[in-house]
Amino acid sequence: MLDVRNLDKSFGAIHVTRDVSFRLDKGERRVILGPNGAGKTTLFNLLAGEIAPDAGRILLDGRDITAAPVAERARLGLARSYQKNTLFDGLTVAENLGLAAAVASGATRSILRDALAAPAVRETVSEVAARLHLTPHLGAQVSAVSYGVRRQLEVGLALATRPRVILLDEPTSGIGPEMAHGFHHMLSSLPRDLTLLIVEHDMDLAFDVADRITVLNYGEVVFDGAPDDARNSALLRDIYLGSWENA
Ligand SMILES: Nc1ncnc2c1ncn2[C@@H]1O[C@H](COP(=O)(O)OP(=O)(O)OP(=O)(O)O)[C@@H](O)[C@H]1O
Repeated sequence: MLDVRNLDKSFGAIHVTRDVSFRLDKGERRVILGPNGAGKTTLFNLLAGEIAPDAGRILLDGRDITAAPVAERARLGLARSYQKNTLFDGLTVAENLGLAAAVASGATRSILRDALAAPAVRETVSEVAARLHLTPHLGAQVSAVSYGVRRQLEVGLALATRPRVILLDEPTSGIGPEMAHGFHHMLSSLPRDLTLLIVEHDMDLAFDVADRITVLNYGEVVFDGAPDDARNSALLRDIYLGSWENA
């Protein structure tokens, strides 16, 4: 489904992504772990098309998208959520979801009110809201909802574009470990044919949702395998656990 081959990226003298390769099968949930500065967000920026690699290739269903612009990747079914806030505070939860759905369906020239009233958009809004436990908040203005609901909505915006692969950049950052487990449970219950690539700081949280785990350190893949193998890896325990605990 998503085939990442030998990606390399430097910013000036800083070599941030070093020969990174992995494959995501359809429906796979893979977590990218790694300490601060390991290159996780840079990898996402490369995959989403926000920056170009110096070397390497990215294939989506066999099609080379290495040079494809962000919008084309989105059209091909690749969606992304951000660590930074991308919500419209002055609109309701439903309007935010509706906008994402409307833009993804090509309704850019309609006025907002018409686009949001389209039956397909309304259907997407209620389906995504139900999946992400946002239904009770649909009528609320985003500025009035809790931080946890905002994080759910960030994922909702990606889901409303009806993607096949979603890149989630630390979806649980800042919401506390207990809520984070619930959040991952919600992610696990998304349709099984949806492919998820999730950046996560916390190894315990990664075990909630991951079929496979990739660990980056100094821009390099130092582990790629099943969660149980990650849990039992002396390499990860000895070298990286300390830095995660302090993160
Ligand atoms: N545009 C840029 N110009 C220069 N250096 C950059 C740029 N983007 C990232 N870096 C550097 O690349 C390294 C990796 O950063 P990146 O944000 O990808 O790591 P990360 O694993 O996502 O970290 P965190 O967990 O703190 O979010 C850091 O040293 C960062 O300072």
